[in-house]
Parts: sequence; structure tokens; C-alpha cells
Amino acid sequence: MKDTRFIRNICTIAHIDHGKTTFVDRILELTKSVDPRKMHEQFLDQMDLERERGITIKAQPVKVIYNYDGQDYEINIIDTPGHVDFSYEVSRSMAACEGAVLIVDASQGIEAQTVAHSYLAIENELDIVPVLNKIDLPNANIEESLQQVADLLGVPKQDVLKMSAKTGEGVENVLRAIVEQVRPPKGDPNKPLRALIFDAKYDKYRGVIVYVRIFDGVLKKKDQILIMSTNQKYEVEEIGIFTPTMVPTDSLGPGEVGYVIAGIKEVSEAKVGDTITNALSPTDEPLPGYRDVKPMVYASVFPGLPEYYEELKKSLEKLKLNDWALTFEPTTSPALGFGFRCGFLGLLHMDVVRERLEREFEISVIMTAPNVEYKVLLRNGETIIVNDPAKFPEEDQIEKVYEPYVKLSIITPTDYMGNILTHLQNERRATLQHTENAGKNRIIMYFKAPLAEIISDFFDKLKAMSRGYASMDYEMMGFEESEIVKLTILVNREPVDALSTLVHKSKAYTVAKKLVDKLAELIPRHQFEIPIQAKASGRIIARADIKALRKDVLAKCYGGDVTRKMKLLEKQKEGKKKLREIGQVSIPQEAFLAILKIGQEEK
Ligand SMILES: Nc1nc2c(ncn2[C@@H]2O[C@H](COP(=O)(O)OP(=O)(O)OP(=O)(O)O)[C@@H](O)[C@H]2O)c(=O)[nH]1
Repeated sequence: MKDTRFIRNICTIAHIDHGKTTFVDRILELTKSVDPRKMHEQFLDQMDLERERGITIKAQPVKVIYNYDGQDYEINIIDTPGHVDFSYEVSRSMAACEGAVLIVDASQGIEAQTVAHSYLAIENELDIVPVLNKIDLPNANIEESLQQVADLLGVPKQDVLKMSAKTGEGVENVLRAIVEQVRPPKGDPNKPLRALIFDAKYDKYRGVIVYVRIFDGVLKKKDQILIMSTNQKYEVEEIGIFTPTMVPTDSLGPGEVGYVIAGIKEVSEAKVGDTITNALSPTDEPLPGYRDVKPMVYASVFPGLPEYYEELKKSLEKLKLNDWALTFEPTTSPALGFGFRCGFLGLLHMDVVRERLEREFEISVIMTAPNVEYKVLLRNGETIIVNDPAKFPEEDQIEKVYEPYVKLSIITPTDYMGNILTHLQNERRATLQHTENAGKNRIIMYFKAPLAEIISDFFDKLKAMSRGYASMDYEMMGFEESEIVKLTILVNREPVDALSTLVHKSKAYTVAKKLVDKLAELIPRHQFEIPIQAKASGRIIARADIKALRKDVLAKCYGGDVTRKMKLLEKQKEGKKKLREIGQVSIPQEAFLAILKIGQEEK
């Protein structure tokens, strides 16, 4: 077992794109932890999607050995995701560490997640090593950024290190600072086992691989273990460490970070934040902080064609093996048939799931507009939770509706403050709570806002309003009473449930108008006229008509060239594949996607 004095457990925290992954890459090189022939950029971002989008979705731990003045130190680094949807993983990673390297892009300065994650690190009592990255960039604003970081943490400016993760300059100083400034882990090998699950991933061949940090006790092969929140027992088949490839070991002791394979079938059996103990001599004190994460955003997913339902089901089940936050249950829609109602952590998470379905499982899907979850108090005194517009009760049954609110923090140069404030107050039903200074000409604004307004395209809007300089973060506050109405779309007088959406009363007209206009544009002409209507509170509040088709498409080619005619028929066949018949009207997939967009723009 490793002497804990020579162990350091740290996580990397930063705003998205400030350079965590690149930093870890340099450390792997510097400590010669990866065969240089195998070293490729961003070694840790393993999923294709991660590499393409340049974002980290799953936290990947790695152990390196660093020789500091003749003594070998084991440094466990947990690379954490920076995006707001995945912040729960960041806080779990922190619970597995004693220290954090805070990375700030010198050309950007501190941003919303820098602040949010720094506060989290302080709450978790981590020793923070602050580092200014990208000092090689010509537009690096070194002095100003140093000051911002110093102010944020309340430390002298000189304590903030400078590096370029790209060129490698200053990276070794950061390693030295980790050894010097981060306290070694504590823990008693003779106490009952307490290991924190900070991540888990599903492997086709091995089943679930659980990432753990040992706090007390020793974990060995063949041990009987117990996962405390589920009370499930398993036998350990293999344990090991990350180098970053997985290497088996005999035991893991206090302070160590590694993996466990124990015949666990799904990642949802080994939830992040849970405690593993020994089944024969269990601890009676689980590690603090476990909480069940609930989805924030819901949408229905239907197969592109009805016959792919089983395939969609299987693919979702496979995704779920590796994505503990994804929830789904069967649903039916009169318009789209059988599908699934899914819960996501946020829009990025939803997008990632859709892309993975299409890319890894090669199935095309129709996804309905995202919704948050509402609490509805019915006239009969019952309270129900609704996350699907199709299941929203009729207005005459409703006593009150409550919607989720978040505390939204935005950090921006003061120049854009006015616009952001006006937009949030006028368009997003938000109220300003208070503001704080965040360095020269920068400010943090705290708002109370409905989650539904924030999960929409707000992030893009914020970037556009601030030329990319403002950033945001949010956390749940609770439910508040609100006036929510259901907007039903009728195509050729038939309600299409998959197009219906829930909106705040004040926005019903604008959203309705945009929706019907857009649909009228996207649904092709038919032999008959098609009215598209939007209904709310029992009344039609917007309408657009699609004129009847005057001529048969083929009429144009009558007597003409045969191949051209064939081509046209071929094309029509192809087009048909992409259409969904509803009533007598064919609705193309783009129409559903457009709803998604408009729903987002206007909510
Ligand atoms: N010029 C310069 N570019 C850098 C430096 N460090 C990182 N980058 C670049 O900045 C971009 C983002 O770096 P990543 O390492 O992917 O950032 P990240 O913080 O891991 O991003 P997420 O995992 O998505 O949160 C990449 O294009 C890197 O090549 C640096 O020191 N100098």
C-alpha cells in the first residue's frame, strides 16, 4: 500500500475550453506516463464526440508518478467536464480530491464556471492551485487576468502561476506546486472500507467499471462489497489504477484512486456519489454528499420510421448503461406512434444523446421540443408532476401550476450589462437579485429565472449579445406558481400532440404565430388546402393555411423525357421515407425539428 504522504489527489477545474485537457496531456508527456508513440492530442477525451466537439463529457482519471526532489509522488488527476449540464460530475470529482488546479484562460479571464467551480472547491475545502493558462497567446491579458483570479480567491497576485499548456512552459511549476500546496490524503487502513464512487462507465466486455477513491480501509480482489444506497452486494473481480489505461493491482488503500469491476450490470447501480463498503464488515457511516440527480429537461424521442421502434429501444438501453443521468420510459403519441419520454440534464446532454443515437447506433430519430417539469395542483386537491405537454391536464381541472426556477449567474464585461439585463427582464421573465464586481470592468449578475427560459437558446443569445464574452451558470432553486398554458397544434383540424408545447401565458400568442407560420412553410402542399392552427385555453389563437397543389408534379413532364420522369418518381419515393403521415397530411421531419427551434427561441 502506498504511503499517503506521497499521494496527491487533485481535480482540474476551469471554464469550458480554458485548457484542462491540454494541461493533462502535457503532464502525461512530462511524467512519461504515455508511450510517446501512442500520445495523441487530447488523450483523455476518448469519445469521438468529445474530440469532435472539443468538450469533455465524462471525467477521466489518470495516475502519474512525479519525481519531486528525489521522491516519487503519486498524483491522481481527475479531468472534469466544464459544461454547466455536467456540473454534478464536477462536484463529485471534487469530493474525491484534496486539491484542485484552477485553470483560467489568460485571453478570456474568469468566466461563470470559473467562479461557480471555485466556490464549489472552496466549499469542499480543497487546496486550490490557481494557474493562468495560454500565456503564449498574443491577446493574452496577463496582468488583468492575474488580478481577477487573485481577487476571486483572495490571494496575492504572485501566488497565481503562469503557464502555456500548449507549449509546455510553466507546466512543471504547476506539478511542483501540487506537491507543495495540496495536502496529502488522510485515511485509516484499519477502519471499515469507505470508497467514494465518482464515476462509472460501461464496457461491452467487462460490464460496469466503477471509478473509486478510497477514504478508509483497503479494497482487495475477491472482496464482497456493498453499495450503500441500493444495499446491493457484489464480488470484486478486478481492481486497478489508471495510467491512464487500466492496469490491475492487488489492493487499493486509503487515499488511492482506481477502478473496481464487480459484475455490476448498469451504471445506474453504481451511482456517482454513492459509497462502497465491505459487505462483511460494513461501515455505518456512508461518505457525505450523495444525492440523486434528477433530469432537468424532458423530450420525447420517436423512431424516424415506426418499424425502428425496437431498435430505438435497444439503443437507448445501451446508452443508459453508460449514462446514469439519462432516463426514459415508453410513451405513445397518436401522431407519431410508439416512442420514449426521455429526461436529460440539460440541452447539451439532450443533443449529445440525439447525436449518439444517430451516430453510434445509426438510427434517425424525431425529437420533440424540450420541456421542463411542472407541478400541477388539481381542483380535486391532488398534485401531479407533468413533464409532457401531451399529459398536461385540461384547464378546468387545474387549480395552480408551479414551474421550476433557477439561480442564474452571469459574468460579463460591464459594457454588455445593460443589454443582458433588459433581455432577461423583458424576454425571459427573470428578476435581478444582486450584482458583484468581478475585476476591472467586469460584473457578476445574479438572477432568479424560470428554468424553461434558460434551457432554451438562452446560452447562444447571451453569447451573441456579448460578442462571446459573457458566460453563465445556474443552479436549481425550487418551484414557484406560474401561468402556464398548453399550446396545441392542429394540422388539417387534427391535433398533433407531438407538436404541442407548454408556454407561459404572456408568450402564447407570439409562439403560436411563429409556430403556425413555420409549419405552413415546412409542410409541403397537398391536393387540398391545409389549415394549421394553434389552440390555447380552448380557443384558436393563430392560423396559417397551406394552399392546395394546383398541378400533379408529373404533369410537368408529360410527354417529356422518360429518365427525367423516373428520377422525379425516385426522388418522391425518397422524400416519402422522410415524411410522417398524420391525418391525411405528410409532415416532414424538419417540421418537428423546427418546432424544437422555435419553441426554444420564443419560450
Ligand atoms: N494557444 C494556446 N492554446 C491552448 C492552450 N491550452 C489549450 N489551448 C487550446 O484551447 C482549446 C481548448 O483546450 P482544451 O484542453 O480542450 O480545454 P478544456 O478545458 O479541456 O475543455 P473542456 O474539456 O471542453 O472543458 C484547444 O483548442 C487547445 O488546443 C495554451 O496554453 N495556449
